[in-house]
Amino acid sequence: MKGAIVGAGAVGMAIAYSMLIQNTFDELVLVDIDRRKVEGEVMDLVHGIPFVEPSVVRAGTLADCGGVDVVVITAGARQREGESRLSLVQRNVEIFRGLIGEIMEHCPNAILLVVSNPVDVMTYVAMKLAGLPPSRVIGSGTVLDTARFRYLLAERLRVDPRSLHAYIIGEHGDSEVPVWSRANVAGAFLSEIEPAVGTPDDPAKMFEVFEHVKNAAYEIIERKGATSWAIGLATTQIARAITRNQNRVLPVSVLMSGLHGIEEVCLAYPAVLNRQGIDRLVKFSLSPAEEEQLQRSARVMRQTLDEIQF
Ligand SMILES: NC(=O)c1ccc[n+]([C@@H]2O[C@H](COP(=O)([O-])OP(=O)(O)OC[C@H]3O[C@@H](n4cnc5c(N)ncnc54)[C@H](O)[C@@H]3O)[C@@H](O)[C@H]2O)c1
Ligand SMILES: O=C1N[C@](c2ccsc2)(c2cccc(Nc3ccc(F)cc3)n2)CC(O)=C1Sc1ccccc1Cl
Repeated sequence: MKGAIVGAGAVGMAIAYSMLIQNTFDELVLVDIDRRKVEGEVMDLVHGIPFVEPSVVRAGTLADCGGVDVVVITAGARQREGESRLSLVQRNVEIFRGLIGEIMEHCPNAILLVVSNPVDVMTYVAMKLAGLPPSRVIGSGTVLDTARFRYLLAERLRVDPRSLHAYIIGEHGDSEVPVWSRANVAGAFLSEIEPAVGTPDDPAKMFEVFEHVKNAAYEIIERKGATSWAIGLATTQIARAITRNQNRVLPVSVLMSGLHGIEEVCLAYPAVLNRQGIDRLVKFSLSPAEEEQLQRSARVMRQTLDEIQF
C-alpha cells in the first residue's frame, strides 16, 4: 500500500513517524509547500529505517503520488495572534481550494484523510472540492478526543483503556458531545451504576474527566506550543483500519446524511472503516440531553459552513 502525507509540520511528521514504526505503508511520500523543510524531515527520518521494518519514505510533490491509496492532509495555516477562528478557516479553505484539485489530479483513486482544523469543516470542504463520494473523505474527527476521554476515564475507574468503551461525538473541539449514556466496561453501563454520571449531580464528579479532555488540549498548547504525538498515533490507527481492511469502529468525521435528522454537515460519529473507506455508521441511541448537544454541534457546523466562501 502507498500513502502520502501533505503537510510535513509537527502533526504531519508525528503521523509519518507513527506510520513508519507501525509499518503502515510500503511507500510513504511526504509533501510540503516548504520543500527544503520536508526534504530535511525525510533525511532525518530515513536514518531510522535500519531500526524498523523497512519501507520507502521519500519527499516529493503530488506528481510523485500516483497510485497512492490514502492521502493524509495536515496542511494548514497557523492561527495568528488574535486571529478569529473564521479567518483561520477561510485561509485554510483557500489552501484546500488549490490543494484538493491537485490531489485529485494525481491520486484520483485515493481515500482522503483530513486532519487540518477545524477538521469537520475542512472534511466537508475537501469532500465538496474533490467531488468524491462521502465514503472516501474521512476526517480525524474525535478519535483523539475519544482516546483522551477513555484514557482519563479508565484511570479514574482503574481499568485498562482498551476495556472501556466510551465515545465523544459531534464537532471536534468546543461543542463536542461525551456520550455518557453509552459508556461501559464489559457491557456494564456507567449510567446504570450512577444514573447521574456526567452531570454535576454525580457524587464521583466524572464530568470533570470530559472537562480535562478539552483543557488538556489547551494546556498542551500552552506548555509546548502544539500537539503532535497523540494525533499522530490516532491518525495512524485510522489509516491502518483502511489499509488492513479492519472494519474497525472509530469516531471519525463523516458526512451526516439524515442520521438524527442531521444533513449536509460533517461531524464525528462512530463509523465502520475498511479498505473502501467508510463502510457504514453505527447508530447511537442518545439520551435527550446528548441528542440536544449533538443538534447544537450540528448547528455550530452549519453556521460555519454558511459563513465561509468556497
Ligand atoms: N484533528 C485533530 O485532532 C488535530 C490535532 C492537532 C492538530 N490538528 C491540526 O493539524 C494541522 C497541522 O498542525 P501542525 O501543528 O502540523 O501545523 P504546522 O503549521 O506545523 O504544519 C502545517 C504544514 O502545512 C504546510 N502547508 C501549508 N500549506 C500547504 C500546501 N498548500 N501544500 C502543502 N503543505 C502546506 C506548512 O508548510 C506546514 O509545514 C492544524 O490545522 C492543526 O490544528 C488537528
Ligand atoms: O490538541 C489539540 N491541539 C490543537 C492545536 C494544535 C496546534 S494549535 C492548536 C488545539 C488545541 C486547543 C484548541 C484547539 N482549537 C482549535 C479549533 C479550531 C481550529 F481551527 C484550530 C484549533 N486546537 C488542535 C486540536 O484539534 C487539538 S485536539 C482538541 C482540541 C480542542 C478540544 C479537544 C481536543 Cl482533543
